[in-house]
Amino acid sequence: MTFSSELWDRGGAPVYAEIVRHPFITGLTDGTLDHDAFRYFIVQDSHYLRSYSRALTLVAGRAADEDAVRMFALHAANAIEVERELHASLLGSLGLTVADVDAAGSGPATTAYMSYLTAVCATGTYAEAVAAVLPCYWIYRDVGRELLKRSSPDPLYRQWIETYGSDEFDAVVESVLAVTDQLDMSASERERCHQHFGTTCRYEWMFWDAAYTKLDWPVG
Ligand SMILES: Cc1ncc(C[n+]2csc(CCO)c2C)c(N)n1
Repeated sequence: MTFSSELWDRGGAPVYAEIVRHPFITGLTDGTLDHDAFRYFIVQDSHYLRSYSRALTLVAGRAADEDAVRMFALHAANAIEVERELHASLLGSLGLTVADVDAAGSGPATTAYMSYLTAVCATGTYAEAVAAVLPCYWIYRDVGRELLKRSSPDPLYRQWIETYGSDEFDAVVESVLAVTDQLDMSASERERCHQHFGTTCRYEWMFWDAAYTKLDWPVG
């Protein structure tokens, strides 16, 4: 069994099953998701991508070979491009500007997820960092593909779905899975990889749930 399948079976599959039946996700395709929840999601995702791209540069800097350095560095740059292009277009359609994103600040789930990723990528081993960033790619690819099958009556939601359900994005994810399956690590490191993978999978669920409930800081 490959390492990535082991990760998925233990920490990914149970969370993924909950994600695809979450009302934020089902609402994207049956048209019941209100634009306010999607607005919250895109604003928070703009904060997330700023932090995620930095986390990927930390992974790139410690990668085992040049191909992996190049791949993670490219993805770090692409994460910024995604923010600029997809988000600029979606934010515009939702009547928001970058100033609104800055003014909103990052919410509790976003802050927790970004902090965890940054900590693991800065202080964990290379394998631990790869395990921590992997759910972001993998879950979005699988959710994208699933939603593409279901489609959406809302053109805004379709634009988002088509980005992650695309063949280009599938190739990106496959290259990260190939790197994951070649990781060399000790038994204790392997266990920590499982923990990080399971934790960031749960943060992916929490990110959608926070948008659905419009989670805010309890005080301040
Ligand atoms: C909360 C959240 N999780 C995952 C992604 C998807 N994603 C963001 S950057 C990147 C890799 C480099 O392009 C991927 C797959 C997202 N947008 N927001």
